Amino acid sequence: MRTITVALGEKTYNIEIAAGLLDQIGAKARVLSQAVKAAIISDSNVDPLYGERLERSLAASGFEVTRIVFAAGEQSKNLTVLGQVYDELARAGLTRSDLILTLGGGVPGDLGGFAAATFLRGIDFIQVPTSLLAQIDSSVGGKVAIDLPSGKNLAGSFYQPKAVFIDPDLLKTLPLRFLHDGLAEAIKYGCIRDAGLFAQIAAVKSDQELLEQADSIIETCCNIKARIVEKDEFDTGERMLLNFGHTIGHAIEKCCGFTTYTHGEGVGIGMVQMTRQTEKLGLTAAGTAEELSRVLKKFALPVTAVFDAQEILQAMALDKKKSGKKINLVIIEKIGVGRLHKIDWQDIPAYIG
Ligand SMILES: NC(=O)c1ccc[n+]([C@@H]2O[C@H](COP(=O)([O-])OP(=O)(O)OC[C@H]3O[C@@H](n4cnc5c(N)ncnc54)[C@H](O)[C@@H]3O)[C@@H](O)[C@H]2O)c1
Ligand SMILES: O=C(O)C(=O)C[C@@H](O)[C@H](O)[C@H](O)COP(=O)(O)O
Ligand SMILES: [Zn+2]
Repeated sequence: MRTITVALGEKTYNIEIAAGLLDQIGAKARVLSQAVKAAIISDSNVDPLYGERLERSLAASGFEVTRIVFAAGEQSKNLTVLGQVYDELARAGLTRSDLILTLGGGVPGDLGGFAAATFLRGIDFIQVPTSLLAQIDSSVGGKVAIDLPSGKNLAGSFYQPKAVFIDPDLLKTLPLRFLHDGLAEAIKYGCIRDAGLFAQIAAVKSDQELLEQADSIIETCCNIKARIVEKDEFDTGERMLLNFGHTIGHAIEKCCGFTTYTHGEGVGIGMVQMTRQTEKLGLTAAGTAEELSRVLKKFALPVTAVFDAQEILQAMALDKKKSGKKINLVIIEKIGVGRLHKIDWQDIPAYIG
């Protein structure tokens, strides 16, 4: 068992990482919560795999369990599905002292976490991430949200979980596309903060080896994110570094109607495109974009996409790193060194190519 603490005063919580952890969550949740009822929010792929095991573990610790399931995929991360989840929480009779557990990837984690942040004006929740992306990124740090037709994560909150329980064994059923999708976010951490992590991923020779190194990659990424969130919980400065590749990546996801590219795929395209441009602007060491592109392609991640520049610009205009007529862009000086670069919005075309 590895434990990483996210120290945020009264909101301090632990990230626990251990194989076989899923069956211990009921007892661990009971230490954290005297709730009578517990609602598991999951999706149509993950619930059939792990929902019953988690329910059994919770029931054995005295929770009255409800399971709420929505259709898997980014296209469920919206107001309609959120409304359906609210209705099911109400029908289950959850009260403010009860508990929500999000079981799944970043979509149940974000949507279910936002439901926890807003149902009855907020009830406790626990993240049980099951995709690599969720285990290394979305389950940590308290960003919860849904997408709007206008763009990514445009309705949401900062709402910290009571705990994050990570069982790397659950990655064994994750489709390869989403194992690679999550790796894009790990490569992001390497780009902005940890050249050693980037080199570790670059040296991985197979998907089997990737799964064997998952524990170490998860622990490294969660540590990086925990330290950044402790310094800037509400994303006003250093935490924006975690958004490297997202200004373009989110716009790509939105322009595709949240289909075509997964989140990690969009982020990978965004990281390469931004770095290609900042190399041209002399802000990034020559060859960095090529090195980044090589590693992404090694894991079948796309590095380019064809889009109408005006459409992308319009989608980027809702980036939450914008402030008035300026925007904070995340660039990398070289692998391992991320920097915030505040520019006038009118100058943005030079950064997207
Ligand atoms: N809140 C944050 O800090 C944060 C950080 C990064 C990404 N995100 C968000 O996370 C979302 C992407 O997350 P994701 O890539 O996990 O998407 P996802 O939740 O859609 O999961 C990807 C796919 O894998 C399936 N799946 C998940 N775990 C599985 C398992 N163990 N076995 C079999 N199938 C499994 C899901 O059903 C889905 O089909 C995006 O909406 C993104 O905006 C949020
Ligand atoms: O936790 C953060 O901060 C991040 O930026 C992590 C990102 O990987 C994640 O995609 C996040 O949801 C994007 O945040 P947003 O504020 O751009 O919606
Ligand atoms: Zn992301």
